[in-house]
Amino acid sequence: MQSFIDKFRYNAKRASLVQSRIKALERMGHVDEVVNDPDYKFEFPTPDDRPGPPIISFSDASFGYPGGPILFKNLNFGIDLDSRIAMVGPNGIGKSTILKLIAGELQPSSGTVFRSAKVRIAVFSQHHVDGLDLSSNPLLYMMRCFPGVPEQKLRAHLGSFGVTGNLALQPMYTLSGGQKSRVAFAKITFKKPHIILLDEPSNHLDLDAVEALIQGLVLFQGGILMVSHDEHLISGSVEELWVVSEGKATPFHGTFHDYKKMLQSR
Ligand SMILES: Nc1ncnc2c1ncn2[C@@H]1O[C@H](COP(=O)(O)OP(=O)(O)OP(=O)(O)O)[C@@H](O)[C@H]1O
Repeated sequence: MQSFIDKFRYNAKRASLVQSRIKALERMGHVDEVVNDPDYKFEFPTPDDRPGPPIISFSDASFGYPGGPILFKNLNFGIDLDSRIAMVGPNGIGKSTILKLIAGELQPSSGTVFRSAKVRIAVFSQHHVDGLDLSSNPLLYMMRCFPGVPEQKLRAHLGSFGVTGNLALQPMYTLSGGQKSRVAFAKITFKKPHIILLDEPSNHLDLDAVEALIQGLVLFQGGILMVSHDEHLISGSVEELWVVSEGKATPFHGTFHDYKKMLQSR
């Protein structure tokens, strides 16, 4: 990464790529530990292009499920390739729903959610892990998802998430929850997304795997918006906290620890 920065530092065309790598190197200073075990590897691919702003913007977007109450009223915010945000808030308040509005799985009841035509968004959630074909194996699964892509390329990409050798050929039903999560990560990132939306990504990961996920996210050169209750993951991988409550998503000026203390003091 440093050699890329040195090589292209004075190249105007690559200025934004150089800047994002400088930022990633700065973030790396905050990573506790470098995990070398291939079992604990999360290498998110770097997108080849960086679409210009606006990337994603909500303008007076309101939403309620059909027949249900209004969950959000007049949401206004933007997300770009430098965003590193975690959304926190009580269960059932609508955090996952915001991710679905961003991804385009849901449409606002009123107002607009703009998404750049050039942006690639990947979504990780438990739903994607549960949706894996258990009778298949990781390599076959990837071959079915991306027909025509050379097997070697798919194997290499699975390898970026530690799914190597025999593991890539093992029936999916024999994989642990953490291993299945890594197959799901490989699937959603194959197209080199600019923005990754993560809904409780550390659910089935042990501590070392969470550490490796943090490292992967820190080095990722795109935007991140996650929903999580995992203090370690949040404090290691994002730079902004948004609190979702009372129909709004509001930036919180403090750490996750401060947020928890605030809740306790109420
Ligand atoms: N498909 C749906 N149809 C109707 N209501 C839904 C649907 N999905 C979610 N809800 C309701 O919308 C509200 C917000 O759900 P959402 O899953 O977005 O909350 P959340 O903050 O992500 O919660 P959690 O932290 O428990 O995952 C909840 O009351 C939920 O029951």
